[in-house]
Amino acid sequence: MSSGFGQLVIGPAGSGKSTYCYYMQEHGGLNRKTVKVCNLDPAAENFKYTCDIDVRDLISLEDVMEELEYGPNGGLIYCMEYLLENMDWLHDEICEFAEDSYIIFDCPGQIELYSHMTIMTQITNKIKSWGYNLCAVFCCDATISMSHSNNFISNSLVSLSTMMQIELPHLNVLTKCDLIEDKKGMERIMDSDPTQLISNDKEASKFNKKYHGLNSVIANVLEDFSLIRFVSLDVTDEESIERVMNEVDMLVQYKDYALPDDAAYNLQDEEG
Ligand SMILES: Nc1nc2c(ncn2[C@@H]2O[C@H](COP(=O)(O)OP(=O)(O)OP(=O)(O)O)[C@@H](O)[C@H]2O)c(=O)[nH]1
Ligand SMILES: [Mg+2]
Repeated sequence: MSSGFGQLVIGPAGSGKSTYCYYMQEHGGLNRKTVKVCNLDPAAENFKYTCDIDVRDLISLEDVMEELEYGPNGGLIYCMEYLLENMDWLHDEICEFAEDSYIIFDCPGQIELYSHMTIMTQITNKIKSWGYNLCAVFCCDATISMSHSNNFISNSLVSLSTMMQIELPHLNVLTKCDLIEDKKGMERIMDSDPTQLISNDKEASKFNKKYHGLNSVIANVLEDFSLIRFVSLDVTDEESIERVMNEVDMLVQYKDYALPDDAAYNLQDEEG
């Protein structure tokens, strides 16, 4: 039996999940932290990171589509259900790692897996039961999210439904920030509250009164409950990668961030 820490990297198709895993693995290596990466995407074709566990060794989308004549989306659901039924395979693979290992799980981009289906929740619950402190890292493409306030709100909603479905400590990461030219503008959007964002967006208010009103009400809900926060990631900036890694480490209580355990508190109490 092994135990440790893990990030579940999720988000819409093409949002930069696999690229994120590569930079996190590389950055961990620079800090002498061994970061293992587990590919959980049965449809993956190629990635830059060193893949320590690959779900395609268990089942691949290509085989399912060929042998069972499924389409790409139904095939993916079949693969994830198959993984869920064969979690012993994943457990055996993970048990090869040392105690306290740090694993990043690169997940598929089909958003329905997180927003309303329970397969991923069941998979993560199983991994947690093996003694892994997990968190979810939700990747949002900054070039899309930051292009329009409506996109920002809709990404926030997808992230929120994922957060409620997956039931893990959650971090929203704005990926591809190296492609954003107006960094100040981006920070302004990130710092504004959602209601302000919508009411300041002249384009959005011109768009359609009814939908603008709906967006404003949704923005109010997001704001009232302080539900959503984004952290930017620019992979060309080592400090930016470090910041994201630190945020995640805090969420999973990675060694340096671990809270003193109850025993230590009790001892303190006894000593007065
Ligand atoms: N400039 C830049 N490009 C990026 C970054 N992250 C991802 N990309 C590009 O965006 C595309 C998609 O990136 P991936 O990392 O494959 O995205 P993904 O979320 O894993 O995609 P799926 O697994 O297909 O859902 C690729 O062409 C990447 O090179 C980034 O931080 N900066
Ligand atoms: Mg990928």
